[in-house]
Amino acid sequence: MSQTGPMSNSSDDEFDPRASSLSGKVADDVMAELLAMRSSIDNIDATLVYLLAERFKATQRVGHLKAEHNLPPADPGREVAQIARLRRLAEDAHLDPAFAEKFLNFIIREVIRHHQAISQTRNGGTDAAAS
Ligand SMILES: O=C(O)C(=O)C[C@]1(C(=O)O)C=C[C@@H](O)C=C1
Repeated sequence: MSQTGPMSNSSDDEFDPRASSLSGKVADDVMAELLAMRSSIDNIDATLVYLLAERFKATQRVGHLKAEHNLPPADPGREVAQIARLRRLAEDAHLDPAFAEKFLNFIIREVIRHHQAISQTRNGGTDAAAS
């Protein structure tokens, strides 16, 4: 069954929000409660995808700027400041700061890989951006 809410999209037409290995194994009222909770999780996950897509669009522009000006892909000083800020925000939000740090680092490592690919394509990796 396809979704019809504001977050519906052609790319999740095949998604069955009722898919579960628990079907028929738990009481109907428990299943109904679980599905209601999962509907919020589905909206949050969709939002995460859109947020990440926007972030990568922004970092792609940064990658082109850095390659154009022969700047290195990574900026460790910036990362230290970002991670300290994210850890503080996570604490305020009652999110595990260690998880927030791991998550940001995971994204940043991928961004650096993209920056390196842009630099390689544009400059052949023969400048500071390749180091
Ligand atoms: O801000 C930059 O210089 C970026 O390249 C973006 C970004 C990030 O994803 O936030 C990625 C790599 C850098 O080491 C620092 C930050």
